[in-house]
Amino acid sequence: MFDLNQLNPQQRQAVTHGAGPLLLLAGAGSGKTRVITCRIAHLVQQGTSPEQILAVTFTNKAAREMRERVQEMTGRNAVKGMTISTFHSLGVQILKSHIDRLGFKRNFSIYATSDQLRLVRELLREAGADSSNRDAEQMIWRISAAKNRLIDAGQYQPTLRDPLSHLVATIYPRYQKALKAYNAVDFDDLLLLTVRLLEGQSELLAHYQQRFVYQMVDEYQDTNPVQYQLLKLLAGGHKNLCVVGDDDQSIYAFRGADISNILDFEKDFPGTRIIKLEQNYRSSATILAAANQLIANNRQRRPKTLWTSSPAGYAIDYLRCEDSEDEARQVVELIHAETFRHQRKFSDFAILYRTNTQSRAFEEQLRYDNIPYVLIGGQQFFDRKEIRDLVAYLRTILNPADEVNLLRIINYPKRGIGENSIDQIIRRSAEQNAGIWQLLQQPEQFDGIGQKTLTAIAEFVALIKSYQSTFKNPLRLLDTLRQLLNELKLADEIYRQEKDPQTAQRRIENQNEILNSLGAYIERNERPSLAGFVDAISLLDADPAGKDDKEKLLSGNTVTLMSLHSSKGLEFPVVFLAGMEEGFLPHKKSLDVTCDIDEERRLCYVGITRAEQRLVLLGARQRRKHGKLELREPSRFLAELPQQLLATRQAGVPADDGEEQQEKSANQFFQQMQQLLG
Ligand SMILES: Nc1ncnc2c1ncn2[C@@H]1O[C@H](COP(=O)(O)OP(=O)(O)OP(=O)(O)O)[C@@H](O)[C@H]1O
Ligand SMILES: [Mg+2]
Repeated sequence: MFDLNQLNPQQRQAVTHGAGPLLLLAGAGSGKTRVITCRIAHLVQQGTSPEQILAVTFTNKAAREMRERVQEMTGRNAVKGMTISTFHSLGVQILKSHIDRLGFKRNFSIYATSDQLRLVRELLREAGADSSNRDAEQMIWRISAAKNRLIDAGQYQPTLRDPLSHLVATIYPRYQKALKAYNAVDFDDLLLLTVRLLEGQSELLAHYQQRFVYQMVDEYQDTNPVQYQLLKLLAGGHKNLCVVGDDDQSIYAFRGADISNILDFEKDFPGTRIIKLEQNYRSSATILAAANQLIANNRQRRPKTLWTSSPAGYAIDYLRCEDSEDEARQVVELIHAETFRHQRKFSDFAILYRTNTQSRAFEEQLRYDNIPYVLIGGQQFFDRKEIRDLVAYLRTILNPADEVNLLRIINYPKRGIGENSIDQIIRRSAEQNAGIWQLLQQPEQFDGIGQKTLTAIAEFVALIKSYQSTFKNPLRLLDTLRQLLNELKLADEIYRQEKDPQTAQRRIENQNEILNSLGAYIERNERPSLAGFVDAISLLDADPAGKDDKEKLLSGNTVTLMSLHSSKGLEFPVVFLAGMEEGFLPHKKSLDVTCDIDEERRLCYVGITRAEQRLVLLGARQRRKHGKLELREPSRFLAELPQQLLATRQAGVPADDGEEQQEKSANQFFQQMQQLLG
């Protein structure tokens, strides 16, 4: 049950704020997310119907956690009716019902990065440009940046100063045209098309404005222009929009998020009520003091100081390690010591780093020591080739106009449709301006394709069609997928291609794992469908914290490894912040531009403020790069922390004095506790 007395006076004001725009600006750990969940519970308690509530969060994981918190207060039935989702899944929800008004079919595919890459490389080739993966990635990045700033293909303007922009101006429209022909959209379209749809259809917009009577947005500082436009549209009528954020934690400028959105809010929503929260409930006084002092070095910020009533707690450790392996060893040793001495669970620990490649040494050491861990981000389950192949089948079954996926599987596993035949079909498709799937229905019209191939094509078409109908039965989704796996005999193909039998075995197990994933999806959803499942998979990709099979793992007792970007909004009793070196944090990309250093500092601030009781900073003296050892400098941010709170030691040197310091802090801690308790 929900009780207003669990909140401090400012939080209570925000929770009970009635109609009209509300901006909650507050530092890390001050209860912003808690205000949102309590506000939802309060609204329901006051009689608001759950269907009228919309809450938008940054990651799937955050959305799931929010749902759980709300459920604890309101019960399961109320939560079911609410829309608590990410921007992207809100986009999917709206587009799934109305995208036909934009000339797409409702069974559209959502393209993940790898699908985009295939398509853009093809377009670059056609345009006679370089079509390496790197060039294609750059192109995708530029198109994405344009979409995040609400620039459609037709509006894109190349500039003289920017040579690449001319190629973007050529490729972007062709890319959109191809997507439309394939009845596919990319992640950014999920937002941009939703905005265009609502802008163009006033009665539809009115419908959503009236439906979502109360709207809430977490991590508001990281919304980019297209997301902001969506918010402005949805809240346009009643303006019951409550956004919460922290300018000190804005870490997505590189994706077009801009702190000015905080200033714009007051302009776009006149009469906004602003509430500040200043008490931090998450971290020890020591950790909070370090965070405050660090972030004070940023020039452009709204000045604020967080305070806490928590005791000082432990000193912050800074371990100067020898190299990556040593750094990983130190972390694992400390995990052992902490679990032993303080009865901590593995899930109390998080290892944070700036770049995903830093995870390797930690993974190896954790595996070596048999410590269960979960890696968030990086190459994950649904990124693996064998999974992508299988998902390509599901996508083709749902939407055979999706030629990127159709071509991926037309001869996988090998069924005798050779490259020459495929080339001919593609050529014909361009000449006749007809879709490939359409042409495949009458393969006789191709001259020069042998009888055997024609039979293979006919069989392929029949296979897809038969699963199109069997997958329609929602009660037999699992059976149908199992049958598809058996019929395709992908295992045989993997054994043929993969020399190492162990790797082959693992890849086959991965494919079978997708059955479990479908099973879990069916359990979670009231009206499961193949399309819903494939959309859910696709959305994991759009998620900075989410490309993975971690969902079920996260609830277990495992150490969490993740990038600083993914750690937003989370909290852990013990945090290891690795790679406190120039080049990592601040990242080398930011070293020439001063304004980017501020963003790196905000990242560091995000990392520090994840810690509740104990923070351990680590850095290496040297690291291997392309096989050569490189000397490393400690991060400048270390010097910006209050030195009296830092317990520095060289790793490899016995940990005695460090331990002593900790004990001393611990003693202080208890003394203060006793004082507090009178
Ligand atoms: N009034 C309160 N009394 C006790 N605990 C609180 C109170 N408000 C928040 N907390 C606790 O403080 C912690 C941080 O809260 P929350 O995650 O909502 O902060 P936040 O402002 O969203 O942080 P971040 O900026 O990192 O997202 C949580 O564990 C939360 O339960
Ligand atoms: Mg939060």
